[in-house]
Amino acid sequence: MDDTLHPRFSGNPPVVVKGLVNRFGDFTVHQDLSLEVREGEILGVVGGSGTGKSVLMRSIIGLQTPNDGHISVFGRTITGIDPDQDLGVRCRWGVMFQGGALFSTLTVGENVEVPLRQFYPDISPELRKEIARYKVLLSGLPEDAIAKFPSELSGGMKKRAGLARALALDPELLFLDEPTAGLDPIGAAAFDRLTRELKETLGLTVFLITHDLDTLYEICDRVAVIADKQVVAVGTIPELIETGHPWIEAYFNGPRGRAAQSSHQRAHQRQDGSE
Ligand SMILES: Nc1ncnc2c1ncn2[C@@H]1O[C@H](COP(=O)(O)OP(=O)(O)OP(=O)(O)O)[C@@H](O)[C@H]1O
Repeated sequence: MDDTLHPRFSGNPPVVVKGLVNRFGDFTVHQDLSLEVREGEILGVVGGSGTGKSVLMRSIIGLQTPNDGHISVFGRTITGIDPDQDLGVRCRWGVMFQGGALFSTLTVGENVEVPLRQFYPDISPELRKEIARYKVLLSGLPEDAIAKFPSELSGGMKKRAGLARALALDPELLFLDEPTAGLDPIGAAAFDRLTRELKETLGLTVFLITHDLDTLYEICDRVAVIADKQVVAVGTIPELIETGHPWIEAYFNGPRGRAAQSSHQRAHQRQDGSE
């Protein structure tokens, strides 16, 4: 094993998707889609609206039963398994859904306690509270947010609360569905930095669905592009652009793509200059 690997890593890809098919009625979302997520990477997942990014995530975490194909997570087959069946791997991932998906009648702290109650029912209430408190602070929320209800939080705070809940079980694999959507640019950049820091300090692998070009440039190690019902390319942004795929070309070389790239280059030049 490579001794530069984080102690958590086994050397195997945590997620392997092969030949995935998802249909809703006559509408085919995925046809023979394959993808591997590498240990310790932040994999950005992009594609036009409705290309099936969220359906892919739901398939990987067992919330969507595919019509065909094979998915394994940490070496365990997910496809064809009852969503309630204990696979011993569900506690190894955390999910932040679009919009946070917090329980509105529970405080932030209680929301974070939900997965702890579910997976570790024997933990004492005091310890459960303390773990939840730690995750809320780790997600960059102030102490007083713990006792607040979701309706009392800003959009950015809700996202951080959703992140705290996703981190509740010390996951190895984190799924983030459009984490910076709806945030102002400063809030989005702060969320990106937090994601990168958590990935590095906690040894996470991150599957990150996004439309945010700045996020792709700033924190993603590789990017997977969904188009034509498949992953048409996966690699670093320069590798993707090399493919010449028309959607990739339009996405990264369009006005917003070029602006994100120049801002990324300027930030790195400033960093190099100050070192
Ligand atoms: N439960 C469902 N029943 C019927 N159709 C569905 C269902 N879930 C998703 N779809 C359809 O599957 C397609 C892919 O949806 P999905 O939410 O994965 O897209 P997406 O790439 O995440 O889009 P966006 O970037 O807009 O969030 C869409 O056309 C959507 O309407």
